[in-house]
Amino acid sequence: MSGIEQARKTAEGLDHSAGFGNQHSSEAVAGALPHGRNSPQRAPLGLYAEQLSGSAFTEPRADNRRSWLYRIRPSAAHPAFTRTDNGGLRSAPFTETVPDPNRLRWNPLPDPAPGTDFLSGLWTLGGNGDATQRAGMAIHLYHANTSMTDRVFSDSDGELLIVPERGGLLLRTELGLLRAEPGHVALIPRGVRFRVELLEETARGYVCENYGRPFELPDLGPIGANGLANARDFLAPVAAYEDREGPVEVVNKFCGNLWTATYDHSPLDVVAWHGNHTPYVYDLHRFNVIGTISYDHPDPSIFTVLTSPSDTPGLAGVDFVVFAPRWLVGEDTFRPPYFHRNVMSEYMGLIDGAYDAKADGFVPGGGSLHNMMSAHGPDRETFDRASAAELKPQKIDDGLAFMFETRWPVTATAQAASAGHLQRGYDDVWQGLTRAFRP
Ligand SMILES: O=C(O)Cc1cc(O)ccc1O
Ligand SMILES: [Fe+2]
Repeated sequence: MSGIEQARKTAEGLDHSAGFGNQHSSEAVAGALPHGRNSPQRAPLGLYAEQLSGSAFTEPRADNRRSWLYRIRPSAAHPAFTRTDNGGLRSAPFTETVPDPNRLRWNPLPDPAPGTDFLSGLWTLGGNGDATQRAGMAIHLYHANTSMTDRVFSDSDGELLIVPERGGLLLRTELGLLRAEPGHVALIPRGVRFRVELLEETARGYVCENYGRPFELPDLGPIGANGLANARDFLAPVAAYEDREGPVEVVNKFCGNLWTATYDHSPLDVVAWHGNHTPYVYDLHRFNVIGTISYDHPDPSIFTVLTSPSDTPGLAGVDFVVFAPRWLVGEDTFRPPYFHRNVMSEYMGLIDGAYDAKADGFVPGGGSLHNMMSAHGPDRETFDRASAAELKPQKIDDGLAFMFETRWPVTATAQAASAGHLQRGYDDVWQGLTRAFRP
């Protein structure tokens, strides 16, 4: 059996623990999880107890995040980390280029060199904020053709929202295994170590690195108690551990740089855990899409899957928004996204098919950046078609697009601003929208 077949087999029928933000608990060996206390004098089965905090100890209960891990060796027993090459990874503050008000669009990343894994395949497009201030976000793409073997990664700078576009991923995390296929999203919390194995020959996708407050479900307001992304559809892993001796490289992203250390064992050795600082996966097809049943095009905030609030209510550090299959029924309505200028900055990617604001040029694996106040909306072809369309109920089910929408402008990295796959002439899609004014 090939490595890939083996990985797929392992991925099938993965156990999980459902719910968003709740206290999960799991043990891979009966009796490994202490009862009645977190830190008994001697942890069960000769394990070491360790708390992993994702929030300050003193944050309000609703925001407090931590997990207790019961592991074969304490994380503290490790050699020194040394600097290693950052590859295509860049971090905030982004100062390589001047923030650009132009509308930008990219084709997919070129094919990676042989032997590129998820970590070495990460390529930063841009972002905002400051990783050391725990504010802002970065947009990365990845393109990999090899599983990570004998190495794991953790990000001290933020949580990682992984959006696969091509090729399934098996995520082996300290808290257990998750499978993320195109159309799913996976979240690795700040500081959690993980390894990415490919379920196909290649894997491609997007990553939002969120330096700010962890993603949470948006409030539903008048929508009521249910709708959008439902908490029960988020799946955390169950405990699964590696009891493995031998050299394992542990790579840590810390304040923008990669650091490496070689351990003499796998740090994915957590036999039991409980808590709410957990990885999770969510199938975007489960999103309960709400839209108009009368007229007008609602603002896309109604498609928010996850939000990272900033210090100003309603003003997200970053929102993750999905444009999922849905019915359009609006009467006397221009149905695709309207022309607009937005104080928020919008990075969009495409997981599958097409997007209803763009006739062509916005392709799976590619992306567009419409920075703060830049004018955008339907391209000419879409405008012409939608202005003339007969307004029957219409199912949009030929694509899956998403947006990382952030309160701060996105500055591109030098590699993104000069990339061969940056589309020259994107402005032209709005050419030919000539005057039709007839006073
Ligand atoms: O620019 C975009 O395509 C994203 C978007 C979609 C929409 O339905 C309304 C506003 C908006 O910014
Ligand atoms: Fe927009």
